[in-house]
Amino acid sequence: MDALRVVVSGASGRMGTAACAAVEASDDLVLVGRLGRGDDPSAALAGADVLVDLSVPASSPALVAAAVEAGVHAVVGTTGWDDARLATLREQLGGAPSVGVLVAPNFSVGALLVTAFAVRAARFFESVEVLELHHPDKVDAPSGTAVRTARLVAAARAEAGVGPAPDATTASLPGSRGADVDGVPVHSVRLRGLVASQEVLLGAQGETVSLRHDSIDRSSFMPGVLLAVRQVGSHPGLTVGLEHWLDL
Ligand SMILES: NC(=O)C1=CN([C@@H]2O[C@H](COP(=O)(O)OP(=O)(O)OC[C@H]3O[C@@H](n4cnc5c(N)ncnc54)[C@H](OP(=O)(O)O)[C@@H]3O)[C@@H](O)[C@H]2O)C=CC1
Ligand SMILES: O=C(O)C1=N[C@H](C(=O)O)C[C@H](O)C1
Repeated sequence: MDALRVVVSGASGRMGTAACAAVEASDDLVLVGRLGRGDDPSAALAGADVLVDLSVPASSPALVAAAVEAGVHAVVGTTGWDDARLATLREQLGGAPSVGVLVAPNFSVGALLVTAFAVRAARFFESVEVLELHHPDKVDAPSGTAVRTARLVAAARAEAGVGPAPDATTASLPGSRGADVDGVPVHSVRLRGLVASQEVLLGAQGETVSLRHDSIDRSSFMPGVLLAVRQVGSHPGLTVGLEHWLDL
């Protein structure tokens, strides 16, 4: 089988640098392009099978749209894909039925497992809050992973008929109770020295559970990136979340 030809956008960034190295170290993949800010993606996409987008929320939708237009599959790690952006992409993919796009807020198997554990636990606890902790160069808050975790947990609670979490707060400083994501408070910490961490706190009468994951190095994301690159062509349409392709 021919090697899959891969273009990376955000190639000089923290994740992009690691992804380019991971692709170059793989015998079945070949890196055919590195895109950065201001680059026209069309020439690179013309010779590619898969785009790996690890850029910034502002540029990601246009890059992915260009890939779909060119018939190139896309693996999107860039965060900030809200429902409106996903709906536009889904509509575009309707006109490109053979193209696959994965939007994956997190490529680390450990992070995906913590989200899955939290969803499983959600219905048993009256309280739940999400804490995400990242390096201070991150531009978006809350993290894409925390938003997705909170949404999935909220959906599991709703399905099980769990009501709103108890909270007697009537006086507070703005932001002190975190961002409200579908009723789940999400708190963001930005601290030099960190890479990416998430903790889901669940509470019921007389007990609490803390589910925590720490990425201490960006190598934690690379097996997921490579798996996604190899599989995305077999999954036409839009997939949100790498967990769908793992037997978690
Ligand atoms: N899914 C996952 O598992 C993970 C996702 N992420 C996400 O990946 C993204 C990148 O993170 P990170 O590497 O830390 O960020 P960086 O800021 O290190 O890298 C972003 C890169 O994107 C480049 N860029 C900006 N605009 C464009 C454009 N129009 N076309 C192509 N490249 C562009 C930047 O260039 P310049 O330097 O010139 O501005 C920079 O090199 C974020 O959204 C982050 O949340 C991060 C880790 C894991
Ligand atoms: O910017 C980061 O670093 C990360 N971004 C992703 C997110 O927003 O969830 C994934 C991971 O948390 C690292």
